[in-house]
Amino acid sequence: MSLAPDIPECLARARADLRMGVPVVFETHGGGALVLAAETLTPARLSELMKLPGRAELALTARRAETLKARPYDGDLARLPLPADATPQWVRALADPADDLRHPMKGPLMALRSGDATLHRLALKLAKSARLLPAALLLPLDHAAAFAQAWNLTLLPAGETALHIDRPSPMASVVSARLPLEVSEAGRLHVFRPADGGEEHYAVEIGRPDRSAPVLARLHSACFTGDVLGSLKCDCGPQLRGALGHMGEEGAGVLLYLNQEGRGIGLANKMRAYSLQDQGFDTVEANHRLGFEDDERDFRLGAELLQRLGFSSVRLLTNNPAKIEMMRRNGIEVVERVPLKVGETAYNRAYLATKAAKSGHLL
Ligand SMILES: Nc1nc2c(ncn2[C@@H]2O[C@H](COP(=O)(O)OP(=O)(O)OP(=O)(O)O)[C@@H](O)[C@H]2O)c(=O)[nH]1
Ligand SMILES: [Zn+2]
Repeated sequence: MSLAPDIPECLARARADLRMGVPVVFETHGGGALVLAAETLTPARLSELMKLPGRAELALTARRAETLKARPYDGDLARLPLPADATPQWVRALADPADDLRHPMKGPLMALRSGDATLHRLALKLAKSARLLPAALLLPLDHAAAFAQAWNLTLLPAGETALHIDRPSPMASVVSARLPLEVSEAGRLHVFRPADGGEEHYAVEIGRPDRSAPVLARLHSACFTGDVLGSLKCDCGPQLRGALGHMGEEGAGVLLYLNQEGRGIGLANKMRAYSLQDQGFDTVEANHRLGFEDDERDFRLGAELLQRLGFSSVRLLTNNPAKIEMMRRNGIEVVERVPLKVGETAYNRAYLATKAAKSGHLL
């Protein structure tokens, strides 16, 4: 076994690098590209980039491009040539919709038609998985490995990276301990840690559920604002407590607390979405303006954790049909959907209505 990091470990490094503003390098057979996240671009690094030979391109998702009226010729993304006089503010304004309404015209933006978008696609996935705005600068490189070595940058072989980036990392069960709760003294918390250094996820077990029968289960996605602060903008806090309360009453259940804040876009991006909602956009439109899909979560993770805990069949507490579908597709039988309608407020009424209208939530 080698002491060197494998691909998922290099990916974890690359995410950390991009979050700090450090570039990373993709290597292909014929060359590669230097990659910088738009969100963390500094004036110093942009000016270094512009001294290098070649023309950098800004990759944006088709969602973001649509708002900016740039043509996404590559289908799911658009590539914009970096102007010779580009500033960090120019890059930032294209990546971040915060000022779209105040400064609406950024164009006309001429997207590139010819050329290959494979590395751009990979860079956008990487930025998303680093919980950054999905926008990245790429500069083609002829000798990627030598360039990475000269600048001490993380080098990712593009082909293998593409195979790994969509795969959930294997989870290790780290620890499990008794945790008496208000809803039940027979509580237990299990902590799971992904091999790639990503977010840990938790399972709260109530009582001693029978592994051979369907278990009352909830897949809860982290919501710092709702779960911890009691935000009125969503129904997460009441749903969390309602689900645990239900399990306490039945004396058995399992709640997975998945650290997929903001439907998988991270807290900073969720707060950007909230800001856009204050400008009049709904929860789905706000995600799109930021360049994300409606929901960026990966529920395969929930199925895996249930299996790891020994469960194969659930009575699922949810209003979201996508969760049921995902469970079924990943080997967990859903014998019943148990509705979880709690916590409607004057503030979240429109949010819940949008989820029903646009995301297929059951009322
Ligand atoms: N991006 C974004 N995320 C939000 C917003 N409001 C709440 N969230 C997040 O949405 C997720 C809600 O997750 P869940 O409780 O699993 O809700 P759900 O998918 O609606 O499904 P059920 O509650 O099971 O019906 C949490 O991660 C919240 O942080 C929002 O306006 N924008
Ligand atoms: Zn919430």
